[in-house]
Amino acid sequence: MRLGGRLAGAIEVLGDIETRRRPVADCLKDWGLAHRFAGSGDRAAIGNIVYDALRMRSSHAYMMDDDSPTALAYAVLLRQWGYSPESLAQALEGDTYAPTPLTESQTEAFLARDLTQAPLGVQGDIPDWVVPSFEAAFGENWLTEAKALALRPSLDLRVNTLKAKREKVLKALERSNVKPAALSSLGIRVEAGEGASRLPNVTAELAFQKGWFEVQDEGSQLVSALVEPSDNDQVLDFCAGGGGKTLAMAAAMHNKGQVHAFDSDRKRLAPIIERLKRAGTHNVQVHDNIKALQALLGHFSKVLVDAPCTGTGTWRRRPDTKWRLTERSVQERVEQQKQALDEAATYVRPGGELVYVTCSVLPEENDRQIEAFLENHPEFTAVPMVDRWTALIGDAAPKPVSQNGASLTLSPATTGTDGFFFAKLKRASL
Ligand SMILES: C[S@@+](CC[C@H](N)C(=O)[O-])C[C@H]1O[C@@H](n2cnc3c(N)ncnc32)[C@H](O)[C@@H]1O
Repeated sequence: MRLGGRLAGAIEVLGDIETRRRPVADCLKDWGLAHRFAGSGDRAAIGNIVYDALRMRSSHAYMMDDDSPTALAYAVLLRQWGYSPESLAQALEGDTYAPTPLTESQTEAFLARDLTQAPLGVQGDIPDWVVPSFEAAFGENWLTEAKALALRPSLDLRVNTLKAKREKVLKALERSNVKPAALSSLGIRVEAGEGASRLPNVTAELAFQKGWFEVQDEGSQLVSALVEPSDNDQVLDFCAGGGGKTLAMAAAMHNKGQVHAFDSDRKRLAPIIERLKRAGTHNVQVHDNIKALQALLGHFSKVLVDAPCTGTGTWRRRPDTKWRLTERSVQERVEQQKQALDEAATYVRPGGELVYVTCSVLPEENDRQIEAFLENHPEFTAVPMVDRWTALIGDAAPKPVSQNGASLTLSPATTGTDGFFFAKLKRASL
């Protein structure tokens, strides 16, 4: 396919996302099934246009004075892929599959408009009503933080030290443009490409089948490391989901001690079994029944609550969720988090630690949540994490944002990772 066909495909998918309000991945898959002649390069290019359009939907719409799928897709090529109106017109000339050309008013708007004159939410590509939360989280840097959440993310891998060293995995993936990650000692990074370029399909590699690595954002690797699970620990991963952090902690414990993985949603937990097998993990017990787990109340030296959240820290990867977020859904998540924290706290033994993590950057889900918890649970106190960060990750590493010296907020702008919140609370000894 030439550029015109790809652009038309992306416009079709963007229209589908808008009208049927379905996840991006599902719409792209449907498009692929209905257009089997499209090659893998075409699908990747269409996916890139769609994701780029959604990441910057608000500023694209402002610059084109039009928020239609056609205007958004054109804006991607003009603002992100390096085309000018002239070079774009040339590239599309004679292409019978190209969409309707840019209108005069779209071209005029694009050439005349100045984004610095737009409302700040539009400049940062976040919903207006979220701006106060970003200001509360990041102070005067909030706009830089918001903009960084609208860029393409890297592809990050975590080396499974139960099976391989980082050097060995780097070698096995040589042709995929891999490099050691900057902060996680187990991390490997493939930088985000530009334009139509594709990220490598690393899960098709033999090294992946052999369990040498997992796909895991560097931020997720770092928060797992900050739990500091040791070989003697009894750890409970109370919101284990598909087991990303369970696997990281189990490997950090050298297959010793014990990790108990629980999730209230059986379906989310299901993939963990296969992943544990591939990773060669022997120190994990999986629970899908809270009744059985209740025999272990007050038993654990470390309890991790990787809480359900709005996922604002992952907006680079799931940009459609940015525009679907509502004040009500934030409130719902806050309630679920409170419930999970209260329940999980009962499993921490005296002198043990409760770790709270979200992949959101909103203070309502983070520092505010922890403040409310500490008020209701005087037996817990916050552990100062800023110095632990420096001790574990290194002096030279960029520092995450910390409102109070205790909690940490990782983000694309500061740590070059997805957005994550981390707080550690110690339960008083008897
Ligand atoms: C952010 S996800 C976990 C991701 C996972 N830890 C990982 O690293 O891949 C949050 C999980 O919390 C679970 N959850 C929500 N409320 C819960 C509760 N009260 N008790 C246990 N799990 C809960 C959800 O089913 C969801 O799988």
